Amino acid sequence: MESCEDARAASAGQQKECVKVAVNIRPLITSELLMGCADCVTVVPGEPQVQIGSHSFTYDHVYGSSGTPHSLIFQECVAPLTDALFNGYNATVLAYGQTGSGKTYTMGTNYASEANCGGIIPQVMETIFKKTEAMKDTTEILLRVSFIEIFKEEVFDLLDPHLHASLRAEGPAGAKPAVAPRVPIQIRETARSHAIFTICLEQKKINTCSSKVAISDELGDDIISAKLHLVDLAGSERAKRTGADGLRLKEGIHINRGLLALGNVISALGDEKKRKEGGHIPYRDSKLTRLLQARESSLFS
Ligand SMILES: Nc1ncnc2c1ncn2[C@@H]1O[C@H](COP(=O)(O)OP(=O)(O)OP(=O)(O)O)[C@@H](O)[C@H]1O
Repeated sequence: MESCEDARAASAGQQKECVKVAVNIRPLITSELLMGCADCVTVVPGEPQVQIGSHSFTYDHVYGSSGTPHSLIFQECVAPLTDALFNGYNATVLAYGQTGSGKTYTMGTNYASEANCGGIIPQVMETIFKKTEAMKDTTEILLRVSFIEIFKEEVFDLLDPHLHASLRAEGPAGAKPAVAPRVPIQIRETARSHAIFTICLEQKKINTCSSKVAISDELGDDIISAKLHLVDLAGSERAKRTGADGLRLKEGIHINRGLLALGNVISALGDEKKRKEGGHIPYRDSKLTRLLQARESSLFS
């Protein structure tokens, strides 16, 4: 998982890195245990470091595999970004990893009920609702969310009930009934897609003083506005390695193109010299990077 924490850095004035990387090691699932799989990654006690054979890798945070518990991911990595959103800072959290590595579980992208509220997205929303409730007497708040899926370089609005109704209504022969049935929105359409959940927060202080003239200069009419993107990327494995063919291979090619473009944009933005010189940032190479750019993520602005 990568989180762009320039927001926290700016508000705390302490941390210089604008990109932080946290690794989340999920436990083996039943099917893996039945196949006799065993853990191959060990966490160095007390360090954000993992070992695979003789290789060591150090990150900003490591969760799971008896190191720091998974439950602290939100608190340590994402809660500061949620706080910063209220101070007007943009941020992006990217969940990146192989298919089945736990991205959807960690992000909570497949949230279906209160029973499954340990994921990042439900926790972010819960925190935002608590904060807005506490501020409601002093601040006008406009909260908007969007949830977009990119599948084979096509963009779908996951919060559009009509899209889901028509997808469900289409039978095997593709015949649509005259009236589309109402169906609950299912958050995740396909396993091999990127999903971007974006929260836009706008705040304006309410002038509660009866002497409006006296206070207007102090408060101004300023609207603080910021965005937080929570991105569940598609599985990162290379199509070559999966042995996929046909449709699956095509999906894999699109996914790899999106992830490659994302990597290239991050590298270009991380190159300070290039950025200062106004060098080319290849946003246009994929829908994923274009959407994140258009949405003014701190990662891409
Ligand atoms: N921290 C965890 N604890 C227990 N089970 C987990 C954990 N993380 C993931 N799992 C389980 O592992 C399996 C794969 O997880 P998940 O679907 O989130 O992977 P993914 O990386 O999103 O895969 P894909 O790329 O196909 O979307 C699921 O059965 C999920 O319930």
